[in-house]
Amino acid sequence: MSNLMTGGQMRTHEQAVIGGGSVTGLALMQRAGQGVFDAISQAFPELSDACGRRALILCGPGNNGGDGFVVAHLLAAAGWAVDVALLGEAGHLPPDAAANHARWVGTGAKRRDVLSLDQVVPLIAAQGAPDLVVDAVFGTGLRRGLSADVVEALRVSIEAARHSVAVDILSGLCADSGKWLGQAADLTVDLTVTFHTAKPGHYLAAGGRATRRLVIVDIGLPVQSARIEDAELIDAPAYSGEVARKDPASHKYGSGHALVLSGGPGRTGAARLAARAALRIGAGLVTIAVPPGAQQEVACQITAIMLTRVADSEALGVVLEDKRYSALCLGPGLGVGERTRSLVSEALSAGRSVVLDADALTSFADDPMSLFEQVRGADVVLTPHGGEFARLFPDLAEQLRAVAETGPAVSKIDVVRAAAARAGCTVLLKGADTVIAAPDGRVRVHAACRERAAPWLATAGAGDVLAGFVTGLMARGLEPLEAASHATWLHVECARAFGPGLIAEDLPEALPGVLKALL
Ligand SMILES: NC(=O)C1=CN([C@@H]2O[C@H](COP(=O)(O)OP(=O)(O)OC[C@H]3O[C@@H](n4cnc5c(N)ncnc54)[C@H](O)[C@@H]3O)[C@@H](O)[C@H]2O)[C@@H](O)CC1
Ligand SMILES: Nc1ncnc2c1ncn2[C@@H]1O[C@H](COP(=O)(O)OP(=O)(O)O)[C@@H](O)[C@H]1O
Ligand SMILES: [K+]
Repeated sequence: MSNLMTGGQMRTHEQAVIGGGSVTGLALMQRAGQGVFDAISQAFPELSDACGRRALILCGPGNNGGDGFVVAHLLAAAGWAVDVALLGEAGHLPPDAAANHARWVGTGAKRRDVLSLDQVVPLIAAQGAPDLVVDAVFGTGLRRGLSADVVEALRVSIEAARHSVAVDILSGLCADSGKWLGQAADLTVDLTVTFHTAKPGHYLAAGGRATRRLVIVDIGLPVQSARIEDAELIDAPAYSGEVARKDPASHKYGSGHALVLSGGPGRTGAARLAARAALRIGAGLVTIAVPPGAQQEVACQITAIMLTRVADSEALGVVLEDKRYSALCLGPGLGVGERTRSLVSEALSAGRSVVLDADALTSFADDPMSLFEQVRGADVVLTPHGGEFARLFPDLAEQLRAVAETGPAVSKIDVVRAAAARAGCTVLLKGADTVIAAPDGRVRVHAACRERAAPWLATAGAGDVLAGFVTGLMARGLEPLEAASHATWLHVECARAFGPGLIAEDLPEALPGVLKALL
């Protein structure tokens, strides 16, 4: 896993390193610009012959613009014809950006013009499409939405150019949240080149869709070991290798016994999906607890999975006298209301690992605090989708949904971390960007975007399978944050392995192949 540093964390780190005297801001800017130039050469080998090539570099009023002047210089030195446009007054640039502006402009007979940003649209109309446009207007310093003329210059340039590159992050996106500040510009570039670490905004919200490729350039800043305030990205290529391995001497009870509670007749499919997922991910045994009226329906559709009758919370208490049940899953298809609330309370009082999903969450919409009082400090994972999250944490959901006028905007990381602290247990908020937070503040991000895109996962029942994966891993003894992280990665991996046409039933069946590939 790697850290995702916010704009503020990057600034603090950079200032500390510069303050320590080992490097100057100017040197970091040179390395950043060189990194962008090298990434362009690598990503677009068809541009290697600079003869007759035209680039347009859009520079902003801060250090992101400074990086742009370095890139302009390197492209021109390589033989490109380069136009540079600047937003704002050159005289107001911060020192390092001003130095690179001066180097670009040159002196005496070699003096070069710098256009203003409002000359960009007429330039493209007159000259035709450039081969390359570089967006160095705003990076991590963006504080408010772009004005309409800046959006227009970006849009026309990006849409016209054969190749488009953003320096650090596409201008207009908040680096911490991935939201557009102000009006959404909904632009996409071919390549984004960022520095030191990726930022949350490259993965969350609109940020996950705003670039087709992301390259992270090492600019020589020392790597910090993960601290509790850092969000970690689940990005290792073979992340769940440890889950794929089992102790050769293990007994089935050594891998735990998962109990999945089912809804009534006609509503048992969700529990069966979760149960099969728990078994496939390696729980030693899995039992479905069914209300008596659904016994026949479930019995005729299961084989390796076992069945026990559970009419009510009292019956659940009796079943849980068997201490070998190590993890419970409640919610998929369970029904909303008092029966579910009492089953949840019984499950939580039994002191096992518990996954609460779907109806088990919605059943507490009227009084979320009564749920939080019961889960606080226990090995519990809540797995809401956006709607369920809004029922339990309406204020946080509202903060996440609100249009962000100023930056840095509230991010999915911020709200899920706050939710986990409030609930006192691990919270996994689903979506193409999934954020998982532990109550102690640790946060993991998984984004099904770019090379890990899995749009086929947005299918009925996929969430039930995810709940089953988390349950199975907790039955095997993984702590909540680890179980939720591995389940999320494997869930997407299964969807990617199966590909188009995926339905929820296919996910557990794709898992053996995915696990085998990890060994
Ligand atoms: N932090 C680091 O370690 C490094 C940063 N570098 C570059 O520096 C960038 C950050 O530089 P800055 O902090 O100067 O920030 P930016 O260059 O992103 O922008 C800041 C400037 O834009 C203004 N501004 C913000 N939002 C605006 C809006 N909507 N309309 C008009 N003006 C607006 C601000 O008042 C400020 O003048 C990074 O994205 C990266 O490109 C690199 O040079 C290398 C190292
Ligand atoms: N665009 C997407 N890309 C990747 N995964 C997605 C996308 N949309 C949804 N998902 C995932 O699909 C699952 C859907 O779960 P959920 O909303 O609970 O549906 P259901 O209740 O039908 O099972 C979640 O794991 C979620 O993270
Ligand atoms: K940019």
